[in-house]
Amino acid sequence: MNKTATLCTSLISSIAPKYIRYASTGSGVTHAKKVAVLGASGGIGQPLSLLLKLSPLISDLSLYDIQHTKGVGADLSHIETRAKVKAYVGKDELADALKGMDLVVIPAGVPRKPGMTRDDLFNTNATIVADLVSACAKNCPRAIIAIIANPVNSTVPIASEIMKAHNVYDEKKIVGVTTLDVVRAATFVAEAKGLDPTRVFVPVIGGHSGNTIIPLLSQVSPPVSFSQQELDSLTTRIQNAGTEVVDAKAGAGSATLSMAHAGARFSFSILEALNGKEGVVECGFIASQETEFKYFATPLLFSRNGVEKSMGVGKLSEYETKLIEKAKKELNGNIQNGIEFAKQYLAKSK
Ligand SMILES: NC(=O)C1=CN([C@@H]2O[C@H](COP(=O)(O)OP(=O)(O)OC[C@H]3O[C@@H](n4cnc5c(N)ncnc54)[C@H](O)[C@@H]3O)[C@@H](O)[C@H]2O)C=CC1
Ligand SMILES: O=C([O-])CC(=O)C(=O)O
Repeated sequence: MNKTATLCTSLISSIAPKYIRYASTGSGVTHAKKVAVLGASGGIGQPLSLLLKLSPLISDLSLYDIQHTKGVGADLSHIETRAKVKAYVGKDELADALKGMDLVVIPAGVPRKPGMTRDDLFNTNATIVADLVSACAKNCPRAIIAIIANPVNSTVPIASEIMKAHNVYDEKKIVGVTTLDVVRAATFVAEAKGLDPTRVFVPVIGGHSGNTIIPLLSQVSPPVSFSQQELDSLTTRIQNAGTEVVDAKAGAGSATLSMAHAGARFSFSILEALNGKEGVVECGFIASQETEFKYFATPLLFSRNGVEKSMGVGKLSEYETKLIEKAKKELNGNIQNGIEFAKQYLAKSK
C-alpha cells in the first residue's frame, strides 16, 4: 500500500469507531430501518435528525416540515454515513414522507416561552399532532409513533384516538417521549452524589409536565440513599427542569439539544429492539392497563413489536405514593382534554 492509502485507511479507522460507538449503542446492525422526523427543521428536529443520520441502524431518513426541510436535507445528505436522506416540505409531500416508515418521531409544534405551562401549547399543538397522526394512519399504519410534541400528556391520547378512528390502533406502537426526564434525573442525581452520570438510571413515571413528572429516587441504580432535603430538592429540580431551560432561553424556546439527545437515545433503543435485541428498556408514556390512569409513563420493555410490556412502577416509597396522589388531577385532566379534543377533531373531519 502506498503512503497516502495507508494514511487514508488509518484515518477512516480512527474516525469511524467514534461515530459508530455513539450511534449504535449496542447490538450489531441486522436490518437498518426507515425513520421519519416530522418537524425536522425545528430546534429539536435539526439536531435530532443529525444524530439519527449518524446511526448505522437507519437506512432511510425522511425529513418532513412545513418549512426549510430542503436545506436541512441537502446539508445532512453530505455526511458520510449510510442513511439516505430525503426531504419533504408542506402538506402535499407528507404522504410520501411517511410511506414505508418503521418509526415516526414527532417534534413538530410550538415550544413554550417563559410564564407558559406545557398545557398552554395545547390549542396549537393538538391540531398539528392530530393532522400528522392522521397522515400516519393512512400512510404508515404499522409504524411506531414517538411523540415529543407537548403537551405529551394530551398529544398521546389524541394520537391514540385518531388511530382508533382509522381502525389501525395498536397500543404497543404509540409512545410519548419522556426520555428527557430520565436523562435529567440521572444527571442531577449523579451531580449530587458524585457518580458517573452515564452509569446512573432513575426511573421516571407519571406524565411529562410539572407535578406529573415523578422520579423514583427510591429505585435509583446503583442504589443510593437521600436525605429528605435531597429528595425534595432533586424532585423539584427534575419536575421543573424544562422551565429552567425555558427561563434561561428567555423567549427563544425550550430544551432542544438535550431533547435531541434524548430523542435519539429513545429512537436507537426502539430500533435495536425492532432488530431483535432483547432486554431493551426505556421509560415512555403509553396507554395504561395497570394503573388507575388511562395513560401513564413507566419503564417499558421494547421488542420487535414495539412496546412488549410495561415493567410497572415497582415498590414505591410513601413519598412517591404522595407524589402520584398530587399528580392525579392534572394528569387525568390533561388526558381527558386530549380525548375530548380528538372527538371534536374527528367529528369535524367527517
Ligand atoms: N417531550 C419532551 O420532553 C419535549 C418536548 N418538547 C416539545 O417539542 C416541540 C418542538 O419544540 P422545538 O423543536 O423547540 O420547536 P421549534 O418551533 O423550534 O420547531 C418546531 C418545528 O415544527 C414545525 N411545524 C409546525 N407545524 C408543523 C406541521 N403541521 N407539520 C410539520 N412540522 C410542523 C415548525 O415549522 C418547526 O420547524 C414543542 O411542542 C416542545 O414543547 C420540547 C422539549 C422536550
Ligand atoms: O419545558 C418545555 O416546555 C419543554 C419540555 O417538555 C422539556 O424541556 O421537558
